Amino acid sequence: MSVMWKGRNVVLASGSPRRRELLAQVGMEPEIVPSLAEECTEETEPDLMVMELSRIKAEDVASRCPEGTLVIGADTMVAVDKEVLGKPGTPERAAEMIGKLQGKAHQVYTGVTLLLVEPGGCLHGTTFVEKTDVYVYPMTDEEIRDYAGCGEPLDKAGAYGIQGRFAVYIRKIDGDYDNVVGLPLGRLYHELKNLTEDDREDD
Ligand SMILES: Cc1cn([C@H]2C[C@H](O)[C@@H](COP(=O)(O)OP(=O)(O)OP(=O)(O)O)O2)c(=O)[nH]c1=O
Repeated sequence: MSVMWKGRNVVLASGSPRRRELLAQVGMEPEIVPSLAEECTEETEPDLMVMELSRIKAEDVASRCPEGTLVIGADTMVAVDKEVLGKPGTPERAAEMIGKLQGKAHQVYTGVTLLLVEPGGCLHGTTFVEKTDVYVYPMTDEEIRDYAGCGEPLDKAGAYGIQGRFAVYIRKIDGDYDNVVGLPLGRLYHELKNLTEDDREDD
């Protein structure tokens, strides 16, 4: 398994076990260095919010990495009816969020920042966002209460895990499944290729 990408040491600036598992699925086992930066943004649009937050995480970790490192930062949020949902933190808040998502479509946005640490600590990179539409079946109050209390929602944006027990409430999705879980693998691979090709041209 590779911790390298084209000769660069790869660092995942995320404590999310889902992101680590997604990268492992495609043969990448980066070093894990979660960001310690405060996750706050003045952006109000979900696509801009997740891009900025991914950049904050990646820059914080890159500032502590040696030259030659490739840092990956990401942030995922859910948007429904013009409201942006992060992690619920409590079962009560989880029930409230799931109540807003059931019976309709919402959007999941994941922002990703890739940073190459260059000589002198200069950073060279790119930030992008991927959106997936997710359609949820109508749920009864009892189903909402049971799911909200099962422990799964607490550390997940929008209070659900498509890869977990919530799968039974998913009607369909339009877009990348991995993007909902926290990292759009196809887009990530192609952006990585572009970035490191640019890099070679610069040399
Ligand atoms: C919608 C959805 C989100 N999620 C997860 C992905 C992310 O881990 C989490 C959103 O929180 P994030 O703040 O994006 O990430 P994190 O706090 O888990 O990790 P870090 O800040 O260190 O990078 O929600 C799922 O696992 N499944 C889902 O279906």
